Amino acid sequence: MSNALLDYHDALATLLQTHRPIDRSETVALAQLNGRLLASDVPVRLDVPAFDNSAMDGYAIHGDALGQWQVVQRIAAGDDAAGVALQPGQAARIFTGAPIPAGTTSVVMQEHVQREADTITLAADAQIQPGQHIRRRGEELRTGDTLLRQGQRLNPATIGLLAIQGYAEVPVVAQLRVTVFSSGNELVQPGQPLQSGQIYDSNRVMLITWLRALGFAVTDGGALPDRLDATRDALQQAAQQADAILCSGGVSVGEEDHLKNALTEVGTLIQWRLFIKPGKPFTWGHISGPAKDCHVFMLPGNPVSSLVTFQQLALPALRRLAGWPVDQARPLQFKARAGFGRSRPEPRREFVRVVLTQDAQGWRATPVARQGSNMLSGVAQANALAETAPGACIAEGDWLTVYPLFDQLAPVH
Ligand SMILES: Nc1nc2c(c(=O)[nH]1)N[C@H]1C(S)=C(S)[C@@H](COP(=O)(O)OP(=O)(O)OC[C@H]3O[C@@H](n4cnc5c(N)ncnc54)[C@H](O)[C@@H]3O)O[C@H]1N2
Ligand code: MOO
Repeated sequence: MSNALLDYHDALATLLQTHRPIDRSETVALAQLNGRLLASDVPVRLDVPAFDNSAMDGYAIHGDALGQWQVVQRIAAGDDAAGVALQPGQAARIFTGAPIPAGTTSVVMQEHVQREADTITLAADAQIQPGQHIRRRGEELRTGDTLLRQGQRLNPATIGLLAIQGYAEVPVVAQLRVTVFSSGNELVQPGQPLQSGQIYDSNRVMLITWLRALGFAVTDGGALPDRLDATRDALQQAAQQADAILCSGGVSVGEEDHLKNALTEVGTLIQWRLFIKPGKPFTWGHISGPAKDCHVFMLPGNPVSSLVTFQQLALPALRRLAGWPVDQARPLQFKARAGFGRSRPEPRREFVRVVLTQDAQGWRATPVARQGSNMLSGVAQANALAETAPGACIAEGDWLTVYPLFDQLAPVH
């Protein structure tokens, strides 16, 4: 373990590099696929279009230069045109998506012809490009090509594409199993009476609801007491089932802070403390089992410290474990102008809770009033974190990197 306070960007790079996708897949039905990651390549198994068909409502004609045709057939979408063949001078009434009969040279839109009885005549101002308005078999997708690649995150469009190919289910990366603990003798669950010195546990429900919204399979591990033996046993037991453990509190330097020692006894502590504000005591490591490693992320107990280190550090690592490519697993970020100045520099890299607003100059980041790492009410007013470099003075209008809060509430898998 290193005792040096790591910079945020070094920590993030290490987390992204050292957390590799789990090697478990499951087959999931079409309607439940949103946000899931494909576990293998999916081939094109039907040409698209599967047959030549009309792109317009109008007439399939034989003989583009004729100017007049006899309508001998009517073919709607869903009809079978296999037995139909147009002779020169003949036409078939046809509709968008309907199969093109043999002998067709072009399709003419119905707006471009006059029809009298069974004769159609091309309008004087209309022209025909040979082969127009025919969607050819296989022009979009060809059987045997790759439809979607392993690792692709599915969205409504790609789920629609799977349906086009008739897939009712596909193999995807299994949901990551995360067990969430809070810790501290002072914690009481909302709904229970508070005794003197106690507070309500906010971190656990915050992290559980967030993880569930992102598509992780979450187990509520409960609140750990401030006791080394109980903490150690709980971590060890959770590690048998879970791919990752996320806990908050008890990672600072006080003698009631047992989480690090518990991890050291049952696993490996990789890093303790980062040079960031808030969230300095952020810790990670792992517990090795016979079949798999369980990755452990320990967030500082102050609610805002927990929230910031979850979004900026633990979540990117969890997304890597869930199969996301490195570049997608990073927190979403862009540039905004500082809507504030700072002449007394903060030594640590800071994630200031801000409101992002848009004006004629673009995005502007203005800090919310309550910046304490214990003050979740400040976050309730904010929609982003603005990063300030260690020791930097800031002038109004400077460019800052900002990270939207809860940026990717779309499921992870
Ligand atoms: N002597 C020092 N003291 C502290 C340092 C330090 O470097 N030297 N670091 C401070 C910083 S920075 C932070 S952040 C906190 C983090 O401490 P822990 O992770 O050990 O967290 P706790 O001591 O257990 O709790 C801190 C604070 O948060 C409250 N808390 C904890 N869990 C929850 C929860 N689930 N829901 C709501 N609130 C929670 C807890 O009651 C404390 O008030 O350490 C500083 N101290
Ligand atoms: O790192 Mo602590 O989160 O400054 O309060």
